[in-house]
Amino acid sequence: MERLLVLVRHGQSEWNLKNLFTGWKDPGLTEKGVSEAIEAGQQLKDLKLEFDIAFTSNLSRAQKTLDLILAELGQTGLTTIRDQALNERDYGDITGMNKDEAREKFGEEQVHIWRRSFDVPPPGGESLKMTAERVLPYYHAEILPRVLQGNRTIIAAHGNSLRALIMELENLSSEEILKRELGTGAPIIYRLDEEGNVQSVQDLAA
Ligand SMILES: O=C(O)[C@H](O)COP(=O)(O)O
Repeated sequence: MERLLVLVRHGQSEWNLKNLFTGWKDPGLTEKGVSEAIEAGQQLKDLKLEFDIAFTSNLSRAQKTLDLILAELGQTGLTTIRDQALNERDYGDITGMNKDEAREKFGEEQVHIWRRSFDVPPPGGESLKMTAERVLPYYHAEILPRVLQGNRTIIAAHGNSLRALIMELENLSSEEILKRELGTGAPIIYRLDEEGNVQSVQDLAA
């Protein structure tokens, strides 16, 4: 039985392009983001992958990325479950702020801590740890059981919600995961064993 799990970060968004902290705000994809999503779909098609179910967040950049991928695969209309548990980390009070201006205002080190420490949240927002505390229970309750039943699964989500998942899947320490940057629109293909452990991983960005 195939136990396939594909993760993909959304293509470039309008706010990625403007270098703004995005979090739970809902900007659309740029033209480049649309092409990245289409290319991700083509890559999966070249590998002859097909899916039985899809998961995405409540945010349109991830939903649109998924739609474009499914269209490339000829799988428009695939059963898709949307849940805010898969949303990007909430950036709290710095949402909408330019990342360079934030560095000028709060200092390079502080901004780096907010973006890449494991358990220090930005003011009013979520740390990666807090993000993991909502992503992982959802993964174990809703996603993993379906993968283990043989449903070939794709998740289109966000840099930090996927980081939380990858940390668990690849058994990475909190230091290791923070160094892991996820390319926009770059699928990562996992095959799991019957207990949900990763048997193989193929990162199409690598
Ligand atoms: O929400 C955002 O601004 C980005 O999608 C991810 O931000 P990061 O690169 O600071 O983790």
